[in-house]
Amino acid sequence: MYKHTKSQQLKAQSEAVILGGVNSPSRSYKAVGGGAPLVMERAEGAYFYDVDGNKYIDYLAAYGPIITGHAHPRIHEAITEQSSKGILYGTGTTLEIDFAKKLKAAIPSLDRVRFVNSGTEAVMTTIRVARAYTGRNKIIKFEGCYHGHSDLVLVAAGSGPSQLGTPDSAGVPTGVAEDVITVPFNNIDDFKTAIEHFGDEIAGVLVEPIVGNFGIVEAEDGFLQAVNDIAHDNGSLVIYDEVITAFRFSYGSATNLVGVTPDLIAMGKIIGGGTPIGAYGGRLDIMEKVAPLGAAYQAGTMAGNPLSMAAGIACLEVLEKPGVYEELDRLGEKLEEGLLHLIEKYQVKATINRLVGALTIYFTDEKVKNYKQAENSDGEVFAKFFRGLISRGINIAPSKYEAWFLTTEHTDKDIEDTLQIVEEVFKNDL
Ligand SMILES: Cc1ncc(COP(=O)(O)O)c(C=O)c1O
Ligand SMILES: N[C@H](C=O)CCC(=O)O
Repeated sequence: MYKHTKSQQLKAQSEAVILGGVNSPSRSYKAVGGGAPLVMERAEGAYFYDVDGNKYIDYLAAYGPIITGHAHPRIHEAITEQSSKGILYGTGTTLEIDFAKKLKAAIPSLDRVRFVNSGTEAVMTTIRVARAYTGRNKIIKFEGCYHGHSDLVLVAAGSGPSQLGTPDSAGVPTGVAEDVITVPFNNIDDFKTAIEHFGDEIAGVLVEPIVGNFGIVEAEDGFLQAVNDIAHDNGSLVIYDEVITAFRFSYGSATNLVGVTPDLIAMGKIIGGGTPIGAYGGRLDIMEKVAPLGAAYQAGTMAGNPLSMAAGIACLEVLEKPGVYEELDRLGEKLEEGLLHLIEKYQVKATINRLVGALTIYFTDEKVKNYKQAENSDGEVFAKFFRGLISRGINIAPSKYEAWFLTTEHTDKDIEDTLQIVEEVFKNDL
């Protein structure tokens, strides 16, 4: 069993200078019984190495961005080459034009795009743009979906906030919270009722087209089309939050899989190849509301920074190679099947949701299609499972609401080693 002596020693040092010892609450181990979060020293390919010298197979993938594995040579080369030419210009670059063209080629509905620095910024701006376009104030979001940490979307947010038992953040003014209507995912009747009730107050509907923040949850057949149709009949815009989904399940947008096109798309994570990034875009007549063409203001000293542009282009160059997503799917299926076999063998009350190279294991016997079902899964068993894994060399997110993410660097051997460790955990720890 792994020893985490140095990580434990570093906890106090970290807490003495960094609030809570973490720079994002999702990284704390509060939801899995506390203790010292692992401190990593190095990451390469599918592996992490912590300060105690332990090696882990990594499925955290930095909460999604690292789809090509850690320290991918192509991305490393792009960043180092760019840094020798200057890190930040505060001017236009050919890189940002090239990257925007590459995104547009992959996601044709992006008539125009803007680069920002995080998923939070991207989503926050799409809401502002939807409000500017419609002249309305309210938005509808789905329960348990996380859209970053701007005020408006911290109502009934899943992921990190749920993990800490604070799906509604303190510090969000009541006036702001009144502009958010939350309905359950995969429940078209409740959505219809909300639209009927609030009618021409609704500027936009914010959707994770494939949920990634109460685990991986797909929309049921017809749900997303109905959301689009009902929203548009009401004069409201549909915004897809693709911060997790863009380039995660196929080359481009989740619209490739769900077959429904929204008005605006917000992106982040993967498109930066591991560097800080966000982007949003969509229909020209809507995007024209943004400054300098329109009156909706959005800006950023770091927006479109050359390092992120270079890393993003390099990442997409890796992902556009033939067979990448087929291989992620093959390994994902192998992992899912192996886990299901062990669940059956050890009679563990658990179920799995998987799409391509992302999956969530929920400790419940009910198939998870909405937030309440994810919430009802057993957090104590998850905590034991998590601790069993990190004591034996598997790193996943310390939360029952997060996904495991495969990368292009995971191999059959990694999956086999993972299943062997999971078997040990099921046998000895649950
Ligand atoms: C769907 C979704 N939207 C928005 C965000 C916010 O992105 P960021 O953490 O880059 O601000 C995240 C994750 O953090 C996310 O998963
Ligand atoms: N689930 C979150 C985003 O996807 C986790 C990232 C974070 O907030 O640290």
